[in-house]
Amino acid sequence: MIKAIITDIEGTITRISFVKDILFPYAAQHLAQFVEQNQDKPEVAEQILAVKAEIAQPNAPLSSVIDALLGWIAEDKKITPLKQLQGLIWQTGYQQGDFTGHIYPDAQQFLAEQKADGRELYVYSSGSVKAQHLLFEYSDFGDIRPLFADYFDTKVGGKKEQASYENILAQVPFAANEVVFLSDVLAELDAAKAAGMHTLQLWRDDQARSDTHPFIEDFTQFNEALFV
Ligand SMILES: CSCCC(=O)C(=O)COP(=O)(O)O
Ligand SMILES: [Mg+2]
Repeated sequence: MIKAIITDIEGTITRISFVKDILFPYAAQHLAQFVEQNQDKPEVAEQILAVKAEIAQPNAPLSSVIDALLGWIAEDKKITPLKQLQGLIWQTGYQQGDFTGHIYPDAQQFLAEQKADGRELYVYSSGSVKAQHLLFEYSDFGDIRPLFADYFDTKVGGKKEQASYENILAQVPFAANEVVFLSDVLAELDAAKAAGMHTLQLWRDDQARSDTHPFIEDFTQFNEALFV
């Protein structure tokens, strides 16, 4: 029996183009100035150090750090210091009303219904927990943060690694077979399945598809019978 749902964001409950065409360009446009102006703030200084470690250049100048970050945005790399900085940068955009967090209407309705039915909802995204909070606080449906019991990002590990799902299971009061993980990305679903979770793929856009996991095209097709 499914008692908890862990959902991915991009491609699952949020349109990919919102992330790729709005959030990522906004971060790229504001990154250099943000890092330069905030480099001494602890939450930014920590990420600068992490970038230098990632590029194995402990004495890299700030310009090299910024170049590395911009390159990672262009390649959609899910590297933790980049994802942490993006969350900090997007805060201004959300607060100024430059954009709102896209949530598919069927996803919003599904999540609200599942919560009302007593299932616990969690989020696991490559976007930082800060970025997740912002997207849900400033969502198209208003502040939907109360739907979720907890949020996980790449601090528990990469989304294509089995150990990350085991780390999440160690932090929630549910057994693996009581949990379903929702994602559009096969490698993430494979990793969650290897950790013992149920899985469900969303076929919304043109991601790689396979019938190795149950799948739906949107949440109006959700049915518990998918998992027996
Ligand atoms: C939390 S909104 C920003 C999403 C993001 O930065 C990202 O990389 C999306 O990854 P996901 O794991 O949600 O597919
Ligand atoms: Mg996704």
